[in-house]
Amino acid sequence: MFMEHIIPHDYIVTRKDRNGRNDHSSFVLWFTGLSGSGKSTIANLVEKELFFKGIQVFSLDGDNIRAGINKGLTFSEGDRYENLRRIAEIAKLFVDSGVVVIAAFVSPLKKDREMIEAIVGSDDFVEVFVDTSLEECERRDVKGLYKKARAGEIKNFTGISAPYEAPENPFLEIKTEEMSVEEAVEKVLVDINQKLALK
Ligand SMILES: Nc1ncnc2c1ncn2[C@@H]1O[C@H](COP(=O)(O)OS(=O)(=O)O)[C@@H](OP(=O)(O)O)[C@H]1O
Ligand SMILES: Nc1ncnc2c1ncn2[C@@H]1O[C@H](COP(=O)(O)OP(=O)(O)O)[C@@H](O)[C@H]1O
Repeated sequence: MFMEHIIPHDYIVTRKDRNGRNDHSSFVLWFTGLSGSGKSTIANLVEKELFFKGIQVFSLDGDNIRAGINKGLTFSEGDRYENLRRIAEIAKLFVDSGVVVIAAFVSPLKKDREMIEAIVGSDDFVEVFVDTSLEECERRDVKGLYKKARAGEIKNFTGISAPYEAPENPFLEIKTEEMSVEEAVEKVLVDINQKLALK
């Protein structure tokens, strides 16, 4: 209803022009997995490698999203949906601007990841499942959050008191209990190489 008087126009400078100038294509590399699974660790190193290869790349994560545009959103199912919907819209803008986006979010529900894919577009949504068991994430307890969740101090904590639905058919699955950080980063870089080629 609110959109009825918003008429889209054709851009003169297109995404194809931008990708051509950068000499690589753009897409969203979306990391999903439990808290402590290794999303940020792998994502940050992948970003570093791509950046120093001359790729236009930018990371979206909890630090620059939940502390900023999504300040105030909780971890209820509805707020997680809204968190991820906004992130997907932002990611799409970056992709249209020619930038490879690296997104690292728990994104626990299949339906929410399908919503992200629908916003970003299937061709541009490259899903990486950081597959680490709950036992291992809890053993790592990088931020001490599992301890608090077990003690009932954090509500709706993914894996403890809120669900995590594993992707059934991700582009890439990284089992961090079976490979080192360096091996995981290398695997991502090798597997996305063909996605970087100009279409
Ligand atoms: N209830 C609850 N459940 C899960 N995670 C929680 C929760 N409360 C705080 N945190 C911290 O917030 C980070 C997850 O935020 P996300 O934006 O990625 O979550 S979501 O995609 O909207 O589900 C997550 O960060 P990572 O550890 O980097 O995954 C946690 O540190
Ligand atoms: N193979 C691996 N890949 C990624 N992280 C690993 C691996 N092995 C151990 N870790 C450790 O697991 C922790 C993951 O934390 P983090 O990257 O913050 O997870 P997340 O962003 O998913 O919450 C880090 O302390 C990291 O060093």
